[in-house]
Amino acid sequence: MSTSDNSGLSLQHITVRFGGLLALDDVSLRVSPGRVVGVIGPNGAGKTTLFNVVSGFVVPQSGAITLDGRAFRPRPHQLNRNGIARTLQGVGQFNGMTVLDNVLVGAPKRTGEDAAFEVLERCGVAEHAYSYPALLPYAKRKRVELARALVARPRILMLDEPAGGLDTDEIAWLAELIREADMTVLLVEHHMDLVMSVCDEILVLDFGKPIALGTPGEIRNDPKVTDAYLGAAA
Ligand SMILES: Nc1ncnc2c1ncn2[C@@H]1O[C@H](COP(=O)(O)OP(=O)(O)OP(=O)(O)O)[C@@H](O)[C@H]1O
Repeated sequence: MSTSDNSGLSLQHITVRFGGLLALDDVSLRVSPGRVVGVIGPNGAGKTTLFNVVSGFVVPQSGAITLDGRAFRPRPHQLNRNGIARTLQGVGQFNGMTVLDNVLVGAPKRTGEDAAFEVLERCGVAEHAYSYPALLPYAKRKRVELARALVARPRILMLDEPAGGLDTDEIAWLAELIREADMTVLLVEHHMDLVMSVCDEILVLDFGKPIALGTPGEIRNDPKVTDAYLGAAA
């Protein structure tokens, strides 16, 4: 798809302060349709804050957000309606509900069980549909969390540290899912092999400041990034 138009999500000069702390300092990022965009950086760099801005949990002090060229004021309860779905760090399921019902919670109103099963199947957890999240191993619960986000067929999927706590095989599965999803993805992740293998473009934050934006190859070879982060993470 063309990237010269204004489709997709665009963050322009976003600044967020928590009291005296500058959590995001003039951050701009374009997430064009069909692209997988990663956000990396050391702990406390502002990655989750950036996600919270796009989700409407944090309102920036300055800057603008547009969705398909139109001004966008994110609100958490309207994300689905705007075609955006987000997974949480770790897993955030309702333990009193079955896996199937947990997935249906993330679905638009008229979504039937068939659609929920389809996405559970795709995530390899359909056999657990009538079980409860708390009874499943962590990796399976993370798959349920993904299914819950995917069932809404979002135009933009936001993944917050999806590889956290997963083993190599699970991460390889996740990489395959992201590559094959044919979806716009915004990914916050510390696992560099995953980031480098699935992202088209990567934004690097350090103390809230954007220090680099480029392809995985450009980021890997950027001395600023190595100094701030990759030297320690790789
Ligand atoms: N609600 C808040 N109130 C005050 N400070 C906050 C709040 N949320 C985040 N911060 C601070 O803002 C900075 C950025 O935090 P953020 O969680 O966005 O970083 P991060 O890059 O996601 O870190 P991590 O990799 O550890 O998840 C940190 O210094 C953090 O302590």
